[in-house]
Order: sequence, then C-alpha cells, then structure tokens
Amino acid sequence: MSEIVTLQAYLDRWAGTDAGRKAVAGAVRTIATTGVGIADLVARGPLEEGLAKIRGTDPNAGGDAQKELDVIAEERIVTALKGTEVAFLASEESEELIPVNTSGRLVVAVDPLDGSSNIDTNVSVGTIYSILPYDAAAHANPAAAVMRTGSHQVAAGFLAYGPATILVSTLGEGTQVFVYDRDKADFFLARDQVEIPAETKEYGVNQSNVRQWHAPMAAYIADCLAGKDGPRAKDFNMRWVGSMVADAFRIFTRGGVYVYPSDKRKGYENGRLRLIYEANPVAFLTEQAKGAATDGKTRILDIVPHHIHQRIPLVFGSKAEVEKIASYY
Ligand SMILES: O=P(O)(O)OC[C@H]1O[C@](O)(COP(=O)(O)O)[C@@H](O)[C@@H]1O
Ligand SMILES: [Mg+2]
Ligand SMILES: [Mg+2]
Repeated sequence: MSEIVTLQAYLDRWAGTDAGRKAVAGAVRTIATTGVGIADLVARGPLEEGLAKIRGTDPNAGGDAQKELDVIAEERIVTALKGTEVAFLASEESEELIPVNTSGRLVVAVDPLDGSSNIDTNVSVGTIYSILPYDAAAHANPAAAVMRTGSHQVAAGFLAYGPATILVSTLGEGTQVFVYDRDKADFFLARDQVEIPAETKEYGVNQSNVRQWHAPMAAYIADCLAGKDGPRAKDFNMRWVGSMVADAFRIFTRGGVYVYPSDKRKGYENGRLRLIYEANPVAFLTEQAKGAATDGKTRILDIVPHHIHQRIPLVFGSKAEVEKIASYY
C-alpha cells in the first residue's frame, strides 16, 4: 500500500528548515483550511439562505455582480491569512490590494469564489490562489510584486467544492491532488505528480458564444464538430461546467482543453478570465502537470500584466491540443 500523507506532512517535508518555504507552506495550509469552511457553507445549499444573492449595487473590480458568497469567501481568506507571512492580498472582489500582515514576505492573489454563477445550482465552485514572493526593499510598492509574469509564482492551486473537496496544488515540483477526508478532518495526498495526457478528444467552451467568436476559434471548433469526416479525423466530446475549477479538475484527471477566447461582445475583447488570479495559477498547475496554457498563441506565464484585474483569453490543458489551437491563430 502506498504511504498515507497528509497535506501538513507533505508541506513540512517540502519546506524543511527553509524559512521562505515555511512561509509558503503556511499560506497554502491556511487557504486549504479556510476552503473547508467555505465547502461546509456551500454544502448546506439552499439551507444557507442567500449565498447567491447579489450584494449591493456595485459590481466587483472585474465588472461582475458580487454575490453574497463571493464576499464571505474573501472575508474569510483575509482573516485567516492574518496569521501567516502574507503581506498583501490581491482579490477579484477588491479593487485595491488588501494589506494583511505588511511585514510578511509573500503576496497572494485569489479568486475567492470561482464559478459564482453556479452557487445556487448544487454544482462545484471553488477558490483559486497564486503565491509570489514579496520583498519590501526590492519592490517599489506591493502592487509591483503582483504585477509580474506568472513565471514568478512560487506556489499556486485551487480548491474545488464538489462531491469531494479537493486541493490541486503546485509548489513548483509537479502538481499534486489532495482530498479532504471529512471523517479524519484532514487533507490527504491522492495523486502525486499529476500528468495531463498530451492528446485529447474533449474540449470545454461556452458554445453559446459561437456567433461572437473571431475566425481562428470559430474554425477550430468547426473542425472539432466535423468529427471523423473533418480535418481532425476524430469525433470530439464537449464538457462545460461553467466553474473553471471543475473544468480544470476534469482536465487534470483525464485530459482535455478549456477554452475561453476573446470575442466580439463588449467587455470580452480579452476574454473573461482574469490573468493574475485565474489564468496564472491554472497555467502554473497545468505546466507542472505536463500540459500547456496560452492566450491562444502566447504562453500565459510569459505575459506581463498591466492591471491587477486584467482579463486574458485562456486556453489550457492537453499539450498537443493547446498547440493545435495555436496553429489556428
Ligand atoms: O458564464 P460563462 O461566460 O460561460 O463563464 C464561465 C466562466 O466564468 C467563470 O465563472 C469566472 O469566474 P468567477 O465566477 O470567479 O467570476 C469561470 O469559473 C467559468 O469558467
Ligand atoms: Mg473565477
Ligand atoms: Mg470569483
């Protein structure tokens, strides 16, 4: 039988006596633990009234309506991180960086609640995080620590609150899947060194936008739809949960590609997903699992951000299929 490893034991082993690594491990553990509380709330479904209610009249920093659970999740993460070495937090739900523990040595970017449109539908939602080093002496300001290419991330991951509460994590040494065991009240390593199959016959895209797409994406999907008789000479399957964390977990399990391209709608000139706290962490996890992530053409982890909440077209998953998509651009 394989060794039983808790998240804590895995993090301790990875960190050793290195103070910088210990700080990262502390932040990961804290986010994971906070996620369990969020999962408990989500699991109460309609018994927990109003989680999907729109909060106030102001949209969040990205222009989306803010739901009650978006705000609760953010508040819980901020409070929990106060006990860690996280100096500042960039969050989808806050226009500006949130000071946490300003003497800390890390900055964290989060999507506190991914898949907000699914909150009241009993479909998986989740939390995404990206961790970067912060050095008050070296960075002109805290934002400068966040506004760097995703290749600077030291750790990233997401929690998905579904039938199982899972944590997909990378510390830069492969991608691991941990599962929360409710009886034992702990996360356990379920898969070490995840590998996304390079080839796939499954894509995920919001196909209702087909008339809005630009030519390369329209051509790619048309060729997939043509199946065995088309240029791809194989039949494709389509899956779209509408919570990126859930679509990503499927891809980490059996391969596939997730695609959210730019399109002709106002506000979708750069797609829908946010670079710093959605695309970058997922790209880091994907590459560590031998997959690929691009904006269609360019590697996500090489893109220099110009705004904390900037959007980016996103393609990630099975490497050969991501490369195939790039050939249409
Ligand atoms: O509703 P659409 O346009 O299909 O977009 C769905 C995508 O938007 C997201 O919900 C964006 O994340 P948020 O819920 O955090 O805003 C993704 O999780 C999902 O893949
Ligand atoms: Mg999201
Ligand atoms: Mg969100």
